[in-house]
Amino acid sequence: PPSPLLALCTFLVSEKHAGDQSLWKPYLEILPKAYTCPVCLEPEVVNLFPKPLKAKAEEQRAHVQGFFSSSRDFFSSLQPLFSEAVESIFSYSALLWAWCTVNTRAVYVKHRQEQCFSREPNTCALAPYLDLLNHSPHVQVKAAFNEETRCYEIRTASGCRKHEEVFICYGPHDNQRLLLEYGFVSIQNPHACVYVSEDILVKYLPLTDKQMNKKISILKDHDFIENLTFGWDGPSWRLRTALKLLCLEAEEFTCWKKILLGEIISDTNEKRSLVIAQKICQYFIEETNAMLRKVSHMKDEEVALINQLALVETLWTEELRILQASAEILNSLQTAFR
Ligand SMILES: C[S@@+](CC[C@H](N)C(=O)[O-])C[C@H]1O[C@@H](n2cnc3c(N)ncnc32)[C@H](O)[C@@H]1O
Repeated sequence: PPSPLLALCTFLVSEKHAGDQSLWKPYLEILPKAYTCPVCLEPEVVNLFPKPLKAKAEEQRAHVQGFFSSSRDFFSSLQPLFSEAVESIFSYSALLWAWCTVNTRAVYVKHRQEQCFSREPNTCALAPYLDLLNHSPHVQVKAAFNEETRCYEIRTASGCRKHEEVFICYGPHDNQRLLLEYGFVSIQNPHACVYVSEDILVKYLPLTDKQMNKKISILKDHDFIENLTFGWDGPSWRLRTALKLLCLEAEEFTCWKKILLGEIISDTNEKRSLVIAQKICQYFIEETNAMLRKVSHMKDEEVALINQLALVETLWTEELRILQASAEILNSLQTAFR
């Protein structure tokens, strides 16, 4: 049997195909004709993404392609319902549109398992009208299906002035996640951050450190090698902790547990880790400026891609602002040690 997601996508494609005959025509007409999720962007634009996002965007593309290939037999089984060939109705572009519609608009509703579906979680529902609400990271809402009223209810804890747009919050997502899942970037997003990968983490540490491999495996064992970030308020606690551990002198090495518990080992360790954080931050600022120059150049050359490139440009511009804020914070933290 089809998965609940495949059933929903099939419903969208076949109702869209029905055109004027569809009961859902008014809803289908207000849906976007195209999407800006990474799976819909040109590969040369995805190539300009920050590395972690690029990897996730490629995973997303492979996932949707796999979803299409594995659904073909099911689409063929629907042939008796259509006069035209199902291959032309349930094409890759039609399924991609439906997948993006569900991914960017569906709400979470727990349904019971249905015999007619496979055992994948049945938690997506499309809610016309509700799905017109845009995201703001600055509002607080409570949203859920109320079993008593049989209504999906959204209650806001933030005020909204008369005639102003009402926003909801899709979650405390950073900009890379918003772009991956919803195809947009939020300006001055308090949850936005710049990710530091393992190779950059060790880039400015001495190659001569004999304990480096051991330190890296400690970080890995204690789940401190991922989600290391710079944010609006400087390097995250996780990033600072990982750097303090990597900066331990040979004679301090036995103190690594204390570092993971948030203790200060020595002024030298604090100072060294801040210097490395500043170097990493400067490296990112240079890389980000280089990417912004590249995107700007491509905007002149590839006029047809201007909207896609503008999206990437906004992402890098926000990352640059975060890094500049982090660099200032690191400067003031370092002066405390001078
Ligand atoms: C649930 S729909 C919201 C309604 C949407 N504007 C529409 O009717 O197409 C989610 C989509 O709206 C857009 N969106 C939501 N919040 C946004 C924001 N703050 N800035 C830009 N686009 C936003 C994104 O394209 C996202 O995938």
